[in-house]
Amino acid sequence: MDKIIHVVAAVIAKDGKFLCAQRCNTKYLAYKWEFPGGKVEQGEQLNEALIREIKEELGCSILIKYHLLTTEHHYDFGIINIDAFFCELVDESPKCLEHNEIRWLEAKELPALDWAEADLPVVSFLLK
Ligand SMILES: Nc1nc2c([nH]c(=O)n2[C@H]2C[C@H](O)[C@@H](COP(=O)(O)OP(=O)(O)OP(=O)(O)O)O2)c(=O)[nH]1
Repeated sequence: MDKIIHVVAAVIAKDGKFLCAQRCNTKYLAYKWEFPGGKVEQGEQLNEALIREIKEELGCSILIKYHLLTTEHHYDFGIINIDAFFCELVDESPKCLEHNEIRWLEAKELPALDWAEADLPVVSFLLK
């Protein structure tokens, strides 16, 4: 059976918009859109992992407000389990350090992007 890969993702909100990030030309899910974050390392708490990943990917600090939802998706490369958290920025602006592109979008604009499939429940949640 496939191993479950635990991932944390930040839904960063500012002025009624959400930060969306497009993956680079990666091995898996190239150019798909996602919420920034990444794999939880062994022994790490979810909040620690998310703060670390956001610092690495966007060069900024976040305040984790609350857990939004957990989604699980079976890709051909494995099972991804994502815990998505509603977050706000502390002070600095996010910088596009590891993605192809980052965009601030309103909820109604989200469905037009080509999302990683595991993110579709998060997008639906934000549209409600
Ligand atoms: N960060 C993030 N990853 C997502 C989302 N949706 C989704 O399917 N994923 C997948 C993509 C990756 O396979 C995995 C996240 O791990 P990662 O960002 O560290 O993965 P990666 O492929 O860039 O890095 P790596 O395996 O080379 O270490 O989860 C999402 O919204 N945010």
